[in-house]
Amino acid sequence: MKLALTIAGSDSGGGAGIQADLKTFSAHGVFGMSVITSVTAQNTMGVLGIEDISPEMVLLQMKAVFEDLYPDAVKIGMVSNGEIIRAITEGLKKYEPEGVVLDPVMISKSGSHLLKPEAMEALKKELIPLSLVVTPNLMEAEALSGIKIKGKECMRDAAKRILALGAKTVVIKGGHLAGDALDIFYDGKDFYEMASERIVTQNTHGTGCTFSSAIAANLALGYTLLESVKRAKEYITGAIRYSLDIGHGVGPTNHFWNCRKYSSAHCPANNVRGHMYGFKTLCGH
Ligand SMILES: Nc1ncnc2c1ncn2[C@@H]1O[C@H](COP(=O)(O)OP(=O)(O)OP(=O)(O)O)[C@@H](O)[C@H]1O
Ligand SMILES: Cc1ncc(COP(=O)(O)O)c(N)n1
Repeated sequence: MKLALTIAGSDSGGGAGIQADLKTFSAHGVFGMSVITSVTAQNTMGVLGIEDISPEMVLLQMKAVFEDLYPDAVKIGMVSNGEIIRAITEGLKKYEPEGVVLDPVMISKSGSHLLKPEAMEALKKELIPLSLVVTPNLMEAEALSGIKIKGKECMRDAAKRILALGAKTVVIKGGHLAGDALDIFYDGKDFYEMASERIVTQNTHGTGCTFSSAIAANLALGYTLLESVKRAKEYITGAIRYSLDIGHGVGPTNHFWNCRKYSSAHCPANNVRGHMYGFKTLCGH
């Protein structure tokens, strides 16, 4: 069994954060574990409140996981403040996991600050250099690189600047650009473009969380980094294509969409209630 760890915030609505990450790990047949950095009271409409976990408790959760169930890959999402970032950094330096995927979450789709602006420097200086791959969206890439991104060339320029911060590789997600959903992977030598057609839906809550945890799941399964990123792109595209129209706001990604390929155990056909909820999957159930 392969193991993956998410270090992130909890989303009570289940669409993003820890909940999206654990669902993604399960859909890949990977055993998921969590270190919770912050509890958010959240749903498809927005964030009602945020309560940060103490840095000591964050580090203790890491100790509990690493000293027993050592993960094959780690995804980091919402880190909230500088003290939590320093606790995570201490844990990463102590336990030295290999495949660290950093999703530099800053602001939720609904507009809440999930990273305190004063913690930006700690994210840049401490977490980025410890990551195998950093996966900013356009706004996050602008904040990290200091340049305005208007198109593909700017994405490449931003990727170079983010590498200069100490990142080993970077994927800039173009989900917020017009046209195809184009992501650019840069490893310091070559650029790889990954494009999919833009899916017209308002239900994109948790897309970034799902994408980064899918990269971590594939790394845990033993795929190379580039292969993991390509497979994660395929996974997120399906999870958006069949995203769920639930709640009253921005609905979440769907982790059942490709059940036969990733894990037949999670196919809704194995669960009568799946039909009642109307999950759509590519395997036709
Ligand atoms: N409408 C869409 N159609 C197809 N792919 C999309 C769409 N929106 C986003 N994506 C893809 O989803 C992945 C996540 O990108 P996105 O830019 O939405 O991340 P994000 O803003 O960090 O997400 P989040 O807001 O959940 O943190 C990328 O691979 C992106 O290309
Ligand atoms: C706990 C947590 N982590 C990450 C996100 C980002 O997701 P989105 O941008 O889709 O709101 C979120 N809303 N909540």
